[in-house]
Amino acid sequence: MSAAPQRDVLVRVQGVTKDYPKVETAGSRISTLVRLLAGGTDLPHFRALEGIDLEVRRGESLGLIGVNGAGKSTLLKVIAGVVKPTRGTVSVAGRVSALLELGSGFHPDYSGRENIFLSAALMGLSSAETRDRVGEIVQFADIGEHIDEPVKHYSSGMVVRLGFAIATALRPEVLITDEVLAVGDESFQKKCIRWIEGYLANGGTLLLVSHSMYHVQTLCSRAMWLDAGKVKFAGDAFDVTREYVTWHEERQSREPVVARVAPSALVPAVRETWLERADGRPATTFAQGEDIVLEGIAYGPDSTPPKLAFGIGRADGTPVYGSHSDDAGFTPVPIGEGLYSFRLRIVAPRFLPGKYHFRAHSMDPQGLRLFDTVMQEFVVTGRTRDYGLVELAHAWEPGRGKRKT
Ligand SMILES: Nc1ncnc2c1ncn2[C@@H]1O[C@H](COP(=O)(O)OP(=O)(O)OP(=O)(O)O)[C@@H](O)[C@H]1O
Repeated sequence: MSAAPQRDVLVRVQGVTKDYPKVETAGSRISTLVRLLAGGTDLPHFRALEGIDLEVRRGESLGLIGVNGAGKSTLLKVIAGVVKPTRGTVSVAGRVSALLELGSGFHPDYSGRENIFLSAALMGLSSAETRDRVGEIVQFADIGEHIDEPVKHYSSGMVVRLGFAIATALRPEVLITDEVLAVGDESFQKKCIRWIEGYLANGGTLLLVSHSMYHVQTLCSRAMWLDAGKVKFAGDAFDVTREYVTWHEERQSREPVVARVAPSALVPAVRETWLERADGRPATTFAQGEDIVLEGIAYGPDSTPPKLAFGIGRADGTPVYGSHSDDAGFTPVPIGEGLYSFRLRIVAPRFLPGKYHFRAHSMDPQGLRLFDTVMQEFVVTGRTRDYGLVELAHAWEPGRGKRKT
């Protein structure tokens, strides 16, 4: 395979390592200072990134995934040039717009409108060019008269709206975004996703950090999974996200079933679940291939529907399958007093006969932290000589007797 021409690479990261000084207490701060003054170089440090290599070509979209603290934001900051790597090199070609930490790049005392001019000037736009685009930015941000109020009075959602609106109007060749989609409300999220889809269709290049596997799968062609500052797996977005989700499932299955948080008005919870057949009759025993329905009632504080997840495992704890309500685009339906109903139908599952459990979880908005777990056991009946967890559709064929050359 011949290498693509050099000019196509817009982002190149080679052997990047980032150490942050480890300064935890006032005492360690003083001893670090003393060592620095004595010319010491072996200061205690925390390695946030180690030996990262990556290339992003024009028109590609790369999702960075990993647990909290894995180094995703640090890598974006290194690429955006706001953090200097300890070792290694970074080169970025083309006009870059970076949406990093919430509100970074905004002057809190200036109004939204004034910040538009500031950001545009920093990006090298003339005032005439900026004046031409202000209307478009204000319209995209859609925050009404708040646009003329100081940014320090904005909600986090408004800050993201303004940041995204500015980033889009700067017509970047490389767009770098850190978790923007998790902050705005649902209609703004949809607007951002539509914009990013159009941007990518027109040859834009994207680097996206997200905890939503759904967003990474829909928006990114490639993904990189960072774990403790190192690349754990990189490649096709579907392959990497699938590995990551499986790893989560396995990790959870090794952990004891999450202790049920005492029902609290502050956190999302699963109040009740029950199993049924497709026609609504209650059941706990199902024939192999028969639909299994989990119905339930969940609670969400602050009039916000909870995010839900489910997992099915064999009685010995081996995970079979799990997914998030978010991934299916499902939002539980309000039934009053902070309660929401949901119904999950597993269509014609081919579990092998045996005992299983069905777990329903309420999650944080990023879909990573579990707040609550409710478990239901069920039995699948049937006769088979197959072994494993599920029956897979398969066919025996005669074969050709030799390899294809
Ligand atoms: N300025 C800093 N000084 C010291 N340590 C830092 C600094 N910034 C980040 N870190 C540490 O580096 C590690 C990586 O942080 P980073 O923010 O890149 O992770 P992340 O994968 O983006 O996490 P999250 O999903 O929580 O945003 C963390 O352990 C964090 O505490």
